[in-house]
Amino acid sequence: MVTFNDSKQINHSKKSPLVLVNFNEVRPNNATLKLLFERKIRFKIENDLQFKQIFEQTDLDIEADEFILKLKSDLIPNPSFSFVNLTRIWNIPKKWVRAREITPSNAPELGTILNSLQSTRIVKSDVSRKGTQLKLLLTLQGGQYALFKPMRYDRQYVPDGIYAGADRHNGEIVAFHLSRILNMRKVPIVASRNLNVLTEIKQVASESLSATFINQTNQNGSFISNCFYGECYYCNEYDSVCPDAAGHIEGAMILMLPLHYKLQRIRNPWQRTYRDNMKPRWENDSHYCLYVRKSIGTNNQERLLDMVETSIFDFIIQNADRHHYEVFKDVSNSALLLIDNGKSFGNASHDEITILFPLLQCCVIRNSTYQHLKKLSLIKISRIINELLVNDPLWPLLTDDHIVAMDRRLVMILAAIEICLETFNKNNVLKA
Ligand SMILES: Nc1ncnc2c1ncn2[C@@H]1O[C@H](COP(=O)(O)OP(=O)(O)OP(=O)(O)O)[C@@H](O)[C@H]1O
Ligand SMILES: [Mn+2]
Repeated sequence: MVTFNDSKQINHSKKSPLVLVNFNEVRPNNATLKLLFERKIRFKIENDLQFKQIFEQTDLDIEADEFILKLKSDLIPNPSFSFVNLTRIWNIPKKWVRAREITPSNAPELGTILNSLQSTRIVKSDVSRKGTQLKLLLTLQGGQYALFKPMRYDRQYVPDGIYAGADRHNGEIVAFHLSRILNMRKVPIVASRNLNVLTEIKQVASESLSATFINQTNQNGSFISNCFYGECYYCNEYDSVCPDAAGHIEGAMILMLPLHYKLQRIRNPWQRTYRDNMKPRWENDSHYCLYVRKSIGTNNQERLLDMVETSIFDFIIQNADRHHYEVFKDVSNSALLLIDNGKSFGNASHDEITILFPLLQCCVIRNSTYQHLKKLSLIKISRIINELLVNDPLWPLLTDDHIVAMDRRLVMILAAIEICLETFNKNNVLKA
C-alpha cells in the first residue's frame, strides 16, 4: 500500500489497485471518494455505540431552554420603537455589520427590524439585475433597500436534482434563522412577507418592472391577472410568478447590506461543473485540500476554516449551489458571507455528502464550532427551529421531513469530525 496522487494512480498504474485516502483508508481505485465517505459515516453512526450514546443524553435541558429563550427573545419586536422614525430602525443593522458577522449574538432589536421588513410601506419596486434569478429590488419607507425573492414552489415540491430549480424563498428565511442557531451570523437579515401584488408591487413599479406584468391562464383555463417575470438571465414571460386567489404573493424579504460595503466574489474551490460528463478535480482527488491550502496561502487558516464552516451550513440546508463565496471587498479578515441560500431544502430524504467535502477532505474545524455543534445535536435543531418560528407569518416554512433532516445531517457532521479525530492528531483537527 502506497500513498499516491490519485490522478496519477488512476491514469498510469494498472498494477496497484489501492490508494490511500484522507481517512487513512485503502480504497479500490474504482470506488469514489463520495462512496467511501458515505460508508464510513454511516458505519460510525450505526455501529459505534459510544458515538450513539452521545445523542441519548438528556441532562442539557436547562442550558437548552436558556439558549432557545435568548434566540426567541431577540425576535420579539420592541413596542416602544416608533415606526415614525424608520430611519432610526434601519440604521441599527447598518451599525451591526462587522468583518466577521452581519448580526451580533446579542440582538434585542432584531425583532423590530424583522417586523419593519414585514410591515413597512413599499415606496418603489424594481427589477433587480443582480444574479441570474427573478428577484425584486424594493425601496421601503425610510430609504431602506430589500431584495424580494418570490415564492416559486409550494412546500411539498421536490426538485429533481441537488442544484435544480429556482430559489426557494422559504429556504432563505430558514437559513437566516439557522445561521443564528449555528453561531454563523453571516447571513443578511431575512424576513417573511406576504405582498399584495397589485397595491404593493404593481402600483409602485418602475418602468422596467411594469413592462414585465402580464396576464396568464392557469391549468383550469381561468384567467390570472398581475403576473410578472422581471428582468434577469433566467427571466422570461413563460416563467412568470402569479398572485394567489387573494392577490398576494409570499416571499423572502432580504435586507440589503449597507451600500458602502462592496462585495467581492471568490470562486469556490469545491465548485461543481454542473455537467454530468465532467467531474471536478475535488470529487476524486484525496489530496485536494493540500491544493486548496496552497492556493489560498498556507497562512490563511481562517479562510480555510470559513470554507469548512460554510460546507457545514450548506450541508444542513442542502445547498449544493455555493458556486462562489462573497466577502467584503478590501477587508482582509472578512468572513465568507452566507449570501444566497435559496437552493436549499430540495429533497428532505437525501443527504448530499459532496457538499461536506471541505470538512471531509481537510479535517479541520474551529473548536468553538465543534463544541457548539455537539451542544446543538443534544438540543436538536428541529426543536429550536420549531420553537423559534412557530409564530412566523409564513409558518410552516418547511415540511416536518425537512426539519428533522437537519437533525440527521448534524449527526452525520459530528460523525465525520469524530472520524477525523480518530485519524489525525487532535491539534491538527480542532483549531482555536
Ligand atoms: N442582502 C444583500 N445585500 C447586498 N447584496 C446582496 C444581498 N443579497 C444579494 N446580494 C448581491 O446580489 C447578488 C445576487 O443575489 P443572489 O446570489 O441571491 O441571486 P441569484 O440570482 O441566486 O444569483 P446566482 O445566479 O449567481 O446564484 C449576490 O451575489 C450579491 O452580490
Ligand atoms: Mn443563486
